[in-house]
Amino acid sequence: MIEVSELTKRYGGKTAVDHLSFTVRPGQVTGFLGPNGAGKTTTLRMILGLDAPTTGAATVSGVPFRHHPRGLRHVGALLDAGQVHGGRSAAAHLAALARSNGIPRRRVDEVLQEVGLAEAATRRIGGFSLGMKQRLGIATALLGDPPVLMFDEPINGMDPEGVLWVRRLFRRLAAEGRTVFLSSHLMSEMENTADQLVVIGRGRLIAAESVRDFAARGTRGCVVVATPRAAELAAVLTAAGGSVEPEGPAGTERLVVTGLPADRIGALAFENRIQLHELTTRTASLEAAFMELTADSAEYLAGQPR
Ligand SMILES: Nc1ncnc2c1ncn2[C@@H]1O[C@H](COP(=O)(O)OP(=O)(O)OP(=O)(O)O)[C@@H](O)[C@H]1O
Repeated sequence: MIEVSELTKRYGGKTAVDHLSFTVRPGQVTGFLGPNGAGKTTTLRMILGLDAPTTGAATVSGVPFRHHPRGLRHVGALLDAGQVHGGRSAAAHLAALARSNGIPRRRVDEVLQEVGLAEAATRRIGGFSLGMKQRLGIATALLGDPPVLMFDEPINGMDPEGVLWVRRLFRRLAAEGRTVFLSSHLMSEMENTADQLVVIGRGRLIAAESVRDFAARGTRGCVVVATPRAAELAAVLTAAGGSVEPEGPAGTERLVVTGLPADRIGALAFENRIQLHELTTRTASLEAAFMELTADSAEYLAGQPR
């Protein structure tokens, strides 16, 4: 469990994180979302005790991170995959960390295997691609077998196969009962990965809720219906209180209906003996909800500083 309470960070006159409070629970993947410059990295650094908050506090499993002895066994984190000593091999890098954190050496081989770097174990990290560095960063986070894991933009630089792999890994880690907290500025990355979301903009909390509840706040969903008797159905649905818009060029038979659920539309069509070729509910897109809710909080919009 990660608990953040009234966390604030100011850099001179700039407030990077502004009275932020949220809880990240175990057994779930929680996405930490916000546009560029929203304050995600600053928040993660304060949770990890790498930056001191101006005011407020963060705890991991009830204790400030810096009070955890042998940190890697309590929290595994990937902040900046590029920040590793390029001259060392992956195995040597992990072995040094294992030693200083009192972690058995066998974990090095286990985590290299886990992240798909076993073949590259003795190669210099300096020659790794960004995707390989991300995998090494994930291996580092997993080294101490910790109950709490935090990853800053873990999908950056990964190829599609890597993205699928990492999604499955996060889901498995959560299913094992761990707390998994991932940051991203792309909603599309979270849609298929996270159960819960913490959304921030300009350092402030915008939402902390399930992915489903978050999506429901955005543009309303609608129902798409196709029929050879579009004009008649449109009249029936309008009379029942729905709003109907034809979709596509004139003369096509698809209608986009808002204000009536699919089962009611199906029943009305049946009662009026109107044949349907399609009846599909389109849920509000998560991306649309994210754009709507963070539109005012993006630090830079279309190149103009705000
Ligand atoms: N050391 C620092 N000194 C001054 N300002 C800083 C410092 N670190 C961060 N900031 C500012 O604080 C704000 C939040 O930055 P942060 O990196 O936490 O955002 P982010 O949400 O992680 O963004 P991104 O998605 O671009 O990584 C930004 O305006 C940034 O310029």
